[in-house]
Amino acid sequence: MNISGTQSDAYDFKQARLGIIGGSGLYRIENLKDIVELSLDTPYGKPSNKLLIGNLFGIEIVFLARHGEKHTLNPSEIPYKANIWAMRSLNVRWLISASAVGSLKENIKPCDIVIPDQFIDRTHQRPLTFFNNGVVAHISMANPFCDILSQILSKEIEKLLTKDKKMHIGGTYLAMEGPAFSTRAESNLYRDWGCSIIGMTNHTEARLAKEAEIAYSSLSMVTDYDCWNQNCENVSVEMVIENLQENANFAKSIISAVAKRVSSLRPPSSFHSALKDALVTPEEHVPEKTKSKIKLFTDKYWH
Ligand SMILES: CSC[C@H]1O[C@H](OP(=O)(O)O)[C@H](O)[C@@H]1O
Ligand SMILES: Nc1ncnc2[nH]cnc12
Repeated sequence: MNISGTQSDAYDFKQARLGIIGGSGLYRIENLKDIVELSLDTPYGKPSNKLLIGNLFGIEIVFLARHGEKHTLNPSEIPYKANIWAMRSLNVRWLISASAVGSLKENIKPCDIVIPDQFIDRTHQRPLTFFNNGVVAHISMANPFCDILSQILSKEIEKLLTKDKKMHIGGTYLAMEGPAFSTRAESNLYRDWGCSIIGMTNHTEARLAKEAEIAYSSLSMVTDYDCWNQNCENVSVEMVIENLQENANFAKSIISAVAKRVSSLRPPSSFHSALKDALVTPEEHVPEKTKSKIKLFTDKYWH
């Protein structure tokens, strides 16, 4: 397994890897073969945890537990830039993010699955970009999730659904700062905005993944009705955890099926060239220190 020098073959999609970020309740995936554990350091510090690289149905998978293996990082403390940089440095070009979310719509029930296609950002202390400190880039966020990867995800999920579990394709993920859950007024406001689900992590990853030219999709697993639904108890950690175990087992089956599919298709995505036409600052005006941090993303355009 080639775990070093991966940057040189960064554009060889035959060698590209599928990344999985596990959220609340998903701290490991068991059926990886030939696992190698990597402790990486990045220009943005250490990732949330060791990265696990292993083989699943013919494709190399890179797995990372976003809150750390023992869930020690709250959503504001997650080193998002280090996580995404680490993924890209290991030649991850497709990334599925598994997350626990609250439902903001009656018909989206606990234990259902949602594949969101939009988000609204209500966070206020998250990194928004790799492109600062002397370099400016404006990528398009019109489509924050990769529709090609999301389609693969939803097709595989469809085959695994049982009678009591529904999948909802599309929907807006409301990203809140946390760690406290929303007030009822906020929850109702987000419903008025037409949002489908609420969580604390996905949008930050989505933005950075797109800048890193990684196709990114969210596997959002519903654990609760947040606090707007007066017929149900308000969301609590106890409630989330109760539904997480079932969701996590289902997520593992989905990940296996998707790995098989991505391994055979190795689908190209517009995300793989998201930086094309986005870089504003001429290379010669970018400070060397900044350049070396983002080289992983810009090499393709600046040589
Ligand atoms: C444990 S409930 C709140 C927690 O769950 C979600 O985590 P993740 O997106 O990592 O699955 C939510 O964003 C909060 O971090
Ligand atoms: N109701 C909720 N709000 C924010 N994040 C969540 N994760 C799971 N349920 C949630």
